[in-house]
Amino acid sequence: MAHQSNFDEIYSFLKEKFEGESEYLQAVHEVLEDIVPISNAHDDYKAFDIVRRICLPERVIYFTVSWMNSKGEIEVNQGWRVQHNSAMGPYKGGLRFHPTVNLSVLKFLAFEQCFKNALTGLPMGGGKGGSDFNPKGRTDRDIMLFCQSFMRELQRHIGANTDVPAGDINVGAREIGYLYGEYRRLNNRFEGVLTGKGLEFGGSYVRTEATGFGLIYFLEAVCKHQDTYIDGKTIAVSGAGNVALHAALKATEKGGKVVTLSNSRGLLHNEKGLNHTAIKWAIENHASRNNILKDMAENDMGDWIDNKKPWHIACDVALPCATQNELTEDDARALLDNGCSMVLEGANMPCTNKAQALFIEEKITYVPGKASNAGGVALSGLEMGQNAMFNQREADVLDEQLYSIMTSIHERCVSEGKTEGDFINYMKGANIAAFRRLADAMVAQGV
Ligand SMILES: NC(=O)C1=CN([C@@H]2O[C@H](COP(=O)(O)OP(=O)(O)OC[C@H]3O[C@@H](n4cnc5c(N)ncnc54)[C@H](O)[C@@H]3O)[C@@H](O)[C@H]2O)C=CC1
Ligand SMILES: O=C(O)CCC(=O)C(=O)O
Repeated sequence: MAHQSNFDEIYSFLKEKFEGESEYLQAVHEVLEDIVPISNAHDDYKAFDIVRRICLPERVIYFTVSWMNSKGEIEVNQGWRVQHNSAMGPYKGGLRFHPTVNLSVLKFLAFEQCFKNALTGLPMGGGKGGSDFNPKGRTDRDIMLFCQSFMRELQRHIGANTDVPAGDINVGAREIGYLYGEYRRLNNRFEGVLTGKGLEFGGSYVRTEATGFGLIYFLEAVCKHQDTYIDGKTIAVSGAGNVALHAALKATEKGGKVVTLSNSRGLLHNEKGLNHTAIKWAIENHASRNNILKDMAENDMGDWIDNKKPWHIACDVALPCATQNELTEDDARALLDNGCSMVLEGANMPCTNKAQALFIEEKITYVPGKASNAGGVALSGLEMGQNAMFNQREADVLDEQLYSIMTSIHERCVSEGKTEGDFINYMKGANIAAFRRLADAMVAQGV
């Protein structure tokens, strides 16, 4: 029986079932608005009740990580893996270690990941996982001990053809190495079960850089579409981690003037624009420093401002690359008042619903993370391909592939996001383009 989707009915059902999961409900709300009309215009999508099914995770795994730290003390953390949808391939998506991690955050990330992965055009389903473990201020040995204990639980739920985790906030090359080592020891298998691995043990060139570089390739595609260039544009970046720093590096290479970086404690501001050498230095050293931005300010690379976000600094382009809901309605207003005309998300859901709505209402370019930060997972997909073939491809070939994937995602968003006049609604375009791919895969495979 065909099932006509009704936004209010589905959203009320989810709200009632998952009360308090605010991030998950926020992410679903944004997508539902765009996909309900598409589903209702398509008999197969209605017949298979795709919209309701696409919002719900196929499986949620919870485990307790009890571990002994290097002082011999027992610590207890919570761990999760949300396996949202596998219609397009193995569950794929990162692991986050942060005290703010909870089920709602991981469910929103897993939901978004399915749409993002669909946009890449590669055969990947979507998932996300992590722990409330806080690695800040921990010794290297404690990080290793925690990663090993976390993997002892996770390993029974993942596999190269089942579920392939990667890094996310606070999970970088070091953590992936420890996690991979434990998986290999326990399973006696050398396989592509994680991506973001070291180059010596199955990792791919360009994976580390891919999210930030991909974001700038998407920006380049937007500029081309609008007959303009990155060269000469003033760019405000938030965050100072993997995504932010690689985006800043590529933006400066393209002639952009990157005037900010930030973290949860404040802002580094350089009116003249950070230079390439300073950003490279930050990339090499950020993992080992307590506050790399303060160190940069002390070395005359800019001014440090306590407890400020970048969004009150005048810029042409804003790239939020830190965390969810970091850019509020007030921040959006400040950006608009200062003449910002492009906002591309490097982080996952960094703009609140109200900030997004304001950008779209004012018809400035706003690109959601599921499109503009898809470069990281796309390169992970290419890493999985290399692992399956037991080979390693050259950096320049992979960089070209990344460029071409980001350009294709841009084209998909434009073709589905055209509105009256010249305005492209990238949010709508990304949601609909991803939904069609995912829904077609689900219909083809039956219930
Ligand atoms: N690493 C990857 O390949 C991908 C990451 N992302 C997303 O990009 C964002 C950043 O991730 P990564 O750079 O990998 O993590 P990271 O751990 O390397 O860096 C995170 C940065 O954000 C800052 N930060 C955290 N909370 C903050 C707050 N409340 N206010 C200001 N700054 C804050 C941290 O100080 C740090 O500089 C996250 O939303 C992540 O989900 C998205 C796609 C792929
Ligand atoms: O590389 C991956 O598998 C996941 C990257 C990620 O976590 C993301 O796209 O948010």
